[in-house]
Amino acid sequence: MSLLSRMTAPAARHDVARLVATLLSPHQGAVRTAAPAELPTTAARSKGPALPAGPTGLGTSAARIGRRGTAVAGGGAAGVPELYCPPALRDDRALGEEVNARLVAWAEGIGLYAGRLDRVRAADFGRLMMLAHPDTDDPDRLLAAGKCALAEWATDDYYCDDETMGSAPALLGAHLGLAYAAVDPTHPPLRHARAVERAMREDPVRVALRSGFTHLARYAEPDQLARLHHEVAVLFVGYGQEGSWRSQGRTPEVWEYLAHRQINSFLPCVAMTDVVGGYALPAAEYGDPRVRRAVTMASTAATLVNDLYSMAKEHHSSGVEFNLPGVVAAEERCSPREAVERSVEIHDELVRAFETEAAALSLTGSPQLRRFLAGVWAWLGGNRAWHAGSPRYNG
Ligand SMILES: CC(C)=CCC/C(C)=C(\C)COP(=O)(O)OP(=O)(O)O
Repeated sequence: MSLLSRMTAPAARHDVARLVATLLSPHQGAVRTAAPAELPTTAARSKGPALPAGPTGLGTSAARIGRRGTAVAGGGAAGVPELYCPPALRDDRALGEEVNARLVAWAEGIGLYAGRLDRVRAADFGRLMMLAHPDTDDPDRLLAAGKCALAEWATDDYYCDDETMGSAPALLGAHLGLAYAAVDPTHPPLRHARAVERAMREDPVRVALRSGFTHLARYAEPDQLARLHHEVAVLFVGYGQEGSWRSQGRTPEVWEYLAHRQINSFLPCVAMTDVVGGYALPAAEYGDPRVRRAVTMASTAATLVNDLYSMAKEHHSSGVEFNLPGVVAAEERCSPREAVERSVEIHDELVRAFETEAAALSLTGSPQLRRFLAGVWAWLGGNRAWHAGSPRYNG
């Protein structure tokens, strides 16, 4: 069979034609100001294969989107203007509380954030998982994802940017190297195995990373796990980059900071969307450069939401803090208010680009890709809603 005869183009359908017409037509009047709750082209369609809204099969009906709770808008912390971002798809407070209680109990059990657990409890990372992953209401899957996220946050706090937790620029590289070994186990010759094991157990961040990823591995296929290892390695490169600026006392340019926020980002969390949802996006689609472009734009935007909402907290911190408005203000010599407005524009541009490109990709990709991109859109909504309400940023 020739290569040409094996290549199959998807048959043109009405929805493809509609999308092409939408993309080609100039915006009629103003650009839409409120982001839709569901990513265009991924909502249930009247024709074509239906996209399951959650795990399918016997006993899984409880895990469908919208079964419990209601959609929630982001709300707004003082000083953060309206963002182009979908609303959270559900707000199941009881589920969030359950996941948060289990997460804090886990952290306590392994000695993570010892003496500061009240702040961890109040930040309510369980609620973040509940809001960001509306296509499951299995508390254990949400807990596994929450452990990984909290462990990644702890890596940042303990090693990178919180001197009161022991961070020191000179130690950063050594710490991150061992932290990565806690995620993707190192395999030393036998005579060194005990020393490695001791090192993995003696530091709460390493214990947390190892425990979190071991838990997640129950739900992830090997290629999904390899994908997450890659995203964590990239995250740690970003931590190192920030450490370098900090030790040099240098403020990056805006373009450089944005490239940084793509890697020092929520991507390791966003990339778990299918694992948490109970399906597997094929590796070839996750790695497709068009998918990667869309997903990284979304995760950068989600991370800029963090920059905007954490400004007040960072303003009161004693150390050097980086965020987009600060970098914009330094480069453009503008007021803090103007820098915030400019940062919002950058955020919104990324979200709109994701919306358009993901909608197009959804039409030609697999059902799993369609569901994954819809999940990323939902993640954006949950992330913004959490930042708008968490005492971590609104205290
Ligand atoms: C959960 C996860 C993958 C985190 C990685 C990146 C990270 C620590 C953030 C996006 C948060 O940034 P920041 O250091 O500014 O954190 P806070 O504002 O202190 O929450």
